[in-house]
Amino acid sequence: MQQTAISSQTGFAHLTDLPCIKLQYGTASAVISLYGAQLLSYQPAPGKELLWLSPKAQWHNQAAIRGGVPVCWPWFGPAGAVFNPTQEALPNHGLVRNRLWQLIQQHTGATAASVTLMTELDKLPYYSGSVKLQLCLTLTDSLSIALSCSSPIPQQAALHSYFATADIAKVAVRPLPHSYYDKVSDSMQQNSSKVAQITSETDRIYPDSAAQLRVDSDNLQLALTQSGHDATVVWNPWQAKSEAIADLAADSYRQFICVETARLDSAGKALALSQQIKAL
Ligand SMILES: O=P(O)(O)OC[C@H]1O[C@@H](O)[C@H](O)[C@@H](O)[C@@H]1O
Repeated sequence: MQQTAISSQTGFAHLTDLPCIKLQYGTASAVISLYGAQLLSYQPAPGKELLWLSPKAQWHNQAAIRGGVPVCWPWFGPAGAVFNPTQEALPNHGLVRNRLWQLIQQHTGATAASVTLMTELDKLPYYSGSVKLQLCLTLTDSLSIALSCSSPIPQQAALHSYFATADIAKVAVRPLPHSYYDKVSDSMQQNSSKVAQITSETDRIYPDSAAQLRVDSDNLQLALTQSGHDATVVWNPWQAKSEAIADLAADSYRQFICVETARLDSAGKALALSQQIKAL
């Protein structure tokens, strides 16, 4: 039987004053910020950090925290026409990365520690009713993040995980579909291999991706299990974009790979999206 615990924590890394919750299960730990319901750390063993957090990440002035597992909702990327009928200036990746979520449930048992965070939006730019979004984090011998919304409204979502790597050149994500939409060239592309390796700016949407993926590099062997998704996004900004993005350092691109579990179909239906991360 493992010891489990849940405690409040103020601040994480250089993000002073940030309200956070720490979960422990035996020697494994996870830290989630109430700001954005953003997982910031997952250590399956002490000192073995699987997630990357930018040394230049900020959370003041409405900034979205760069790193960990941002929650993108109710749209992914720039707001499409269905989400933005009046063509306002709307933020990338939706509306919940810079909101304070509420802790509504916590549980420690012999087999897991879990917390549920909730945020309620009174209206959306395309919907006038109120909508509740929940994120449940469960730490056991793996970590699961489950995002749900029972309102059958148009909604996209992504769990935008930044995984830490010692060397981006050694990262491999597999198995991925042969066909993908390449956002860099704005075109569909075919890869003869089912493995994605990162040698330049990479921004790819793989529709109909598998439930089970592996992410490997020299310091990282992960099994990802996804559900409720219709795509997996693989993103690395490479050098020029790393230099151009204010909360990345010039060499940050060498240190992370984003593998994102996404639901991009915006049809009006409830949402249940999850990503489980297990160190191998
Ligand atoms: O800077 P943001 O809003 O966190 O987005 C980062 C990246 O997120 C990825 O999911 C997108 O595919 C990229 O196009 C985007 O640049």
